[in-house]
Amino acid sequence: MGTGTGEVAAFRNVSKRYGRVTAVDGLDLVLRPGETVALLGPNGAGKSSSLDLLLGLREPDTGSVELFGGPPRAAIEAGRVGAMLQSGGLMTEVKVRELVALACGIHPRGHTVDAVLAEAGITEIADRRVDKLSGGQEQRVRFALAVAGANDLIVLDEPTTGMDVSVRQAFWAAMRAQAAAGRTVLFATHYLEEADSVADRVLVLHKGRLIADGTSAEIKARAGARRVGFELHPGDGEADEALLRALPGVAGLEVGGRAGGVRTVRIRATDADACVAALYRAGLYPRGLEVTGLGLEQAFLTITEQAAADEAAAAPAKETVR
Ligand SMILES: Nc1ncnc2c1ncn2[C@@H]1O[C@H](COP(=O)(O)OP(=O)(O)OP(=O)(O)O)[C@@H](O)[C@H]1O
Repeated sequence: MGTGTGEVAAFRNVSKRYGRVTAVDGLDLVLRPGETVALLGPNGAGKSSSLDLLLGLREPDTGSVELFGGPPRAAIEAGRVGAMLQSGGLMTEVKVRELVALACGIHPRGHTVDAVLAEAGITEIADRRVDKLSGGQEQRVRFALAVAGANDLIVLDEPTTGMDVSVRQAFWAAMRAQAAAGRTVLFATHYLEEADSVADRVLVLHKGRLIADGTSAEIKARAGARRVGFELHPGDGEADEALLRALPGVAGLEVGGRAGGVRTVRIRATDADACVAALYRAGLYPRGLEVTGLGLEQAFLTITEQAAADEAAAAPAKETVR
């Protein structure tokens, strides 16, 4: 069901401003069939705005957004897109089954109601009224609505907020099954471990710009950062926090204390080799030295901090231009 070009979605130099705020800034991005894509970014990075643009809920100021080679609205009317957004109340005074039946019915290739109820794990609450559900149950109903249409693209904005651990796992298993069936799943999240374990592609937005795009492993590698951990025992050299922080390549520092005056040091280093060499040069004797790769969360922090620092460095130049 592709478009010939194999493009599910495409942003071409898309920008969106709200007054003085640039929510999306020159976004170029193509999504392909069968990809599971996580959209990450700090608060206000432009994740929800990008999803709104993708779904045709907002128009870009510049550039264009396409779904399946045409305008978003056409793809949505053709029933090719399922979405689970953060906001928007569910219909009240209807039962769960009725709402799911409605969603299955409006899609040309919709699944059967019982299959969707089972997949979303809401068979047991099918006869409950939608406005009498807990937050997590409501999320599962939203999920059911997003998968009811057997859509080619599923868009989810922070889908697992409010779900407990078992529901969350069932949710992601269902999403993986969707992707295995050739559908594209795009989800925005603040849970980096979800992105790490579920997504085969990770996008990082910062102030509306795409600052990283790759597999989780690539993003960790590109962040270039590693964790340097060691202990300093009394007599191992004089090292206060200021000295440690001033070592080359240090992006983050945690110093803890243990009995007997032993200090535990954890450094997030953009250049672990330079950092370790400088430790010895400073006359320190780090014990139990460990250099390990970062998790996605630490990598995410490193690249968003770098982007913020680059921006701060560029800002004075911008001022003088104006
Ligand atoms: N309707 C709006 N009017 C004015 N500004 C808006 C509007 N919607 C979003 N913004 C601004 O655009 C920027 C991007 O917001 P957006 O909601 O897309 O970010 P986000 O990455 O989804 O954030 P969060 O993680 O907090 O949900 C923010 O600075 C936000 O304040």
